[in-house]
Amino acid sequence: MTGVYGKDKVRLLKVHKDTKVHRVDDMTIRCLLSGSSFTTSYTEASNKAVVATDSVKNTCYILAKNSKVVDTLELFSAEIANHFLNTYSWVEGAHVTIIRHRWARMVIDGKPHNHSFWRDGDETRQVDINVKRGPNGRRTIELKSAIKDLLVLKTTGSSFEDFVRDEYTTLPEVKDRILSTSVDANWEFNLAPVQTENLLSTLGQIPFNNIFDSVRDVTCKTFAEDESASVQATLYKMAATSIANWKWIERVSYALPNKHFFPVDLSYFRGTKNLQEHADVYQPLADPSGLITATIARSPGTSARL
Ligand SMILES: O=c1[nH]c(=O)c2[nH]c(=O)[nH]c2[nH]1
Repeated sequence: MTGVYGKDKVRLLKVHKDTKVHRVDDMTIRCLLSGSSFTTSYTEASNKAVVATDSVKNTCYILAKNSKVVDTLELFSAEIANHFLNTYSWVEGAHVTIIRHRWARMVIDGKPHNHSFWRDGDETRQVDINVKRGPNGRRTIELKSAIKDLLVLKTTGSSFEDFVRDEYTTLPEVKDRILSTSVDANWEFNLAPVQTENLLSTLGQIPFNNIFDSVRDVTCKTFAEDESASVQATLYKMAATSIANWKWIERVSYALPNKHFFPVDLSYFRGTKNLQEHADVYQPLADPSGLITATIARSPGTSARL
């Protein structure tokens, strides 16, 4: 059998008080452990090897108290995972997921406030790390960063034409439509096994926060500026740009629901024109949405392994 266990939905707010301009990291952590020693906890009701999930939760808080890297989710998740491998010789793998919730600084009387924040959207930043014991005391690391639920809309600069027309088709060709999606994107890093004691300094060579900001910017800029022929074509441009921009990124995936806004046919009312180029009153459709997904990988031989 195989099993993993640990704590899920550990809520943690770290306040950085090093200056009077406070910063916050508000997160939800999942931390799961694996290893063959845990088998007997399932098969023989023996808890001898079990690190209590309560202790897993406590560890997240203690590490957050002392960590220097809480504000870089990729490093903090690596620190948590590596801690369990360093502390318990029978833990073979640690899998940590961190979701960071948004708090934007309040602007009061035109000035950024030192210690007050507001929730400026449901979008989250996430990381998913899998750290295992590798050869010669090294750690093998699978690391993925993500943006989730970034809701965007543009009112022109999007068409959808020249698709299959047959007896099932009712959708008109459209030169100008609304485009809206809730962006889920993730990008995977290419990491060689690292020495456990150098884990954070080695990973620290990658500018994870800059990469996150850049992928988010590229996503928004491409969405806004592309004369979109389809969600598919715009998605590809987003992914290809970030792969070109950052040598450490091995693969980028997007899942883009096509949130439909259809012009309302108002012709029944005094012949009111509201279709095609006359459209300015739309009905947002809650469901269904299209769903366009793709994973774009770096061309072989162009990768930069850390
Ligand atoms: O960008 C789009 N891609 C599609 O595949 C599709 N299908 C559809 O009905 N509308 C759209 N829009």
